[in-house]
Amino acid sequence: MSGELFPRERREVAPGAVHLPDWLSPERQRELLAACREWARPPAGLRTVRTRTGVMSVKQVCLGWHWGPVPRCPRCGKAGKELPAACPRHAYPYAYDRTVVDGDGAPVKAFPAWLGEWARQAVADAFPGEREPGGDPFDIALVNFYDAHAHMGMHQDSDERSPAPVVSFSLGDTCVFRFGTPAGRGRPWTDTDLLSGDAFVFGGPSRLAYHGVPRTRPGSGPAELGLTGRVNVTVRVAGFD
Ligand SMILES: O=C(O)CCC(=O)C(=O)O
Ligand SMILES: [Fe+2]
Repeated sequence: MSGELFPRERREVAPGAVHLPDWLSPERQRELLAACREWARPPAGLRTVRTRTGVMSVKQVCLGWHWGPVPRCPRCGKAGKELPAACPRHAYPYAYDRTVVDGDGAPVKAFPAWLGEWARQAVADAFPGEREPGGDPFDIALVNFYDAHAHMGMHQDSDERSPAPVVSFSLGDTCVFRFGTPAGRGRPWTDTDLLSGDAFVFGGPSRLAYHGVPRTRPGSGPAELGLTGRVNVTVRVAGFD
């Protein structure tokens, strides 16, 4: 970005958590945004996510596997609204499915191979000199749309079974990305501004670190991208059988 007082450089924010500023070229940003706009269309398009505690201010669409609150415990079959108290052993409040169980019920949209390839390249750039881990390829993306008032509370990305890193791509308005530790949602944490085109990779000892987006900076995105608000795409490996 022009007007920076100091150049933004690759930074390891926590062990295994790396910020890669300007990782997506303007062309890739346009390409990803155009794809997000297509993915947002129904069926299996953009939806409001109802959590156990309320409604998320961020609107979301999923690719590959659909993430959302479980209507029933996958093991004991108890209804979601009774969870977790009714089923302390089996209660996962959220899980992945192949259909939009908390929306229009349509099959989840396909995860595109090119997005997995971008994520693989970002991991290689985040950890230069390290041998590329084997294992399953990237197969999930959660696409989040933030308007000027949207935010995301501190949480872990813990519904995947693979230990592979999560890769996040940001478009549009800058946000404050809060990155903590796996120990709990409180301090210590580091706040990083994520700008349009930035990637952020978290794996290894930070794979289950709590993180969130306390706020965006409305109107701060690059005018030429033509996006009002912010879009974030997190790319993940499911690791399901
Ligand atoms: O919007 C972001 O930068 C973070 C998104 C996130 O944490 C998630 O989708 O789980
Ligand atoms: Fe997350």
